[in-house]
Amino acid sequence: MGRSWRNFFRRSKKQEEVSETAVEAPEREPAEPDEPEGSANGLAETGEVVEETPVAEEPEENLEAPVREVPVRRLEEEEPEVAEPEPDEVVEPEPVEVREIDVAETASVESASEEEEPEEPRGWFGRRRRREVEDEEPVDEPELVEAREAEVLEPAPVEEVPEDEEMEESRGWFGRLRQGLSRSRESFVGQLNAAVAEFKDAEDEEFWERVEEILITSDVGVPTTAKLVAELEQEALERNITSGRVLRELMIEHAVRILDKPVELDISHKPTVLLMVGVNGTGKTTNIGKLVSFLPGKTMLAAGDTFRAAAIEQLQSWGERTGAAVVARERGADSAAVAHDAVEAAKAEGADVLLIDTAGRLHTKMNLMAELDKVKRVIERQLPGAPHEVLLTVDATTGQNGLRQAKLFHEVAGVTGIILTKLDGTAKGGIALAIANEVGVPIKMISVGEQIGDLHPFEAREFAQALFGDL
Ligand SMILES: Nc1nc2c(ncn2[C@@H]2O[C@H](COP(=O)(O)OP(=O)(O)OP(=O)(O)O)[C@@H](O)[C@H]2O)c(=O)[nH]1
Repeated sequence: MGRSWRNFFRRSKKQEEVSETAVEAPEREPAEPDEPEGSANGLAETGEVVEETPVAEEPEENLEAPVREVPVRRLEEEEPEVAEPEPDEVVEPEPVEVREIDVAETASVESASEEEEPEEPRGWFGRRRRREVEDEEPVDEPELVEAREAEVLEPAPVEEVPEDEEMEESRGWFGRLRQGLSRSRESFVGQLNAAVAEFKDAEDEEFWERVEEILITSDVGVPTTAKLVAELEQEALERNITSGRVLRELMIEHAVRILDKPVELDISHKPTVLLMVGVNGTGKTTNIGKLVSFLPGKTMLAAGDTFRAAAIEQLQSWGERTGAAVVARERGADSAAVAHDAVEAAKAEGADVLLIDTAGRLHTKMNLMAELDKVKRVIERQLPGAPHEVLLTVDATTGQNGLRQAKLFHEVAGVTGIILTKLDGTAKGGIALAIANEVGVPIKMISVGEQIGDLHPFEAREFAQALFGDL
């Protein structure tokens, strides 16, 4: 059952022939595990909108910071031939033609897109649905600021991943997944259980209303709840279902339909460039570290989040653990310049995969767009077709706010896959359905803890069963 790392990576024929490297487990013995300085749980447990932290520096200033090499690269003793970026192309900020949009405005942009309704539900549900939408709270501002810095200095301790058969790995993972989703199961699945136990008749309006309420309050969100319940109700009516057991199975099937999207990670290029984006504190750096442990071939990391020195150190620490070379510059350097160095180094060193970290603490949509645009342009110029994937980390504990972040990042950066993190710290597992339905980007990986083995390829059926399994 489930998807393993082995069938998660889409590789070229040549790579498959050559690579018999361990895909299921970290390739090298990890270094001594470090204790994480701050618990993720400080962040995860709040589940609240994070207060905007005062910024120490303007991102624009960072873009103009003089670019210098610093002795943090671990590639070669001798300097690799990394061409300095053209001053006018990389170091200078590009003139931004987009007019200034503040977060409040961004929120209204997003709320406009949220107004795109799914197909109008029919009957009583449609009426109720329209009432709900009218009563809905105004949309919050999207959360672009970072979480508390002090919490994220060190990666999580390393844990061995089972190296055995895929089946065993998959069974082990399913247990972990179920455990990780236990808070979500206990809250909304418990309520759904109680409701389904009373189900007798698909024409019972109160029953559907109850299901709808449970899903909406579990962060599945209004549009996705509307779609799910309307489809379920329709099928239950058509098939004249009167059994709670059959309805449970149907519920899982309909959830799978929403969640099921192509999730393979394309690493068939040489080098493949993966751009990692997301708001700080969502688990971006930690999950880059975990992902490196599973990637076959030679991997390289780029510390493109230059805003905070600790973010660079954190990535270097992951590099040491996994044996991946790290390309970095000093704090405050232009992240596009780091990306430039990294692509050059990856080509020169014959790396198979390059993962580029980015900062996510930009306070306006315009800043975010300008920075990510620039990084992508620099990468594309050096390696046409790259970046090959743009992966966004979304913290599940932030619920609907995470959904808004996903829409915004997709709009500005063309996200190709989502890594949904911290599912273990929340009862908001239903957010996966909202993201899959509303953002239009596949959830490619999920993380249910701080250990390496807590990151796993996403598989719709497995997830739906782990989430609704107690139904
Ligand atoms: N419980 C739990 N914690 C996680 C998970 N993924 C990451 N974390 C923790 O979340 C915290 C923040 O992760 P980071 O990787 O530092 O976040 P970031 O997005 O890179 O943020 P910056 O370092 O500020 O750039 C760390 O303590 C991680 O160990 C998860 O799936 N579950």
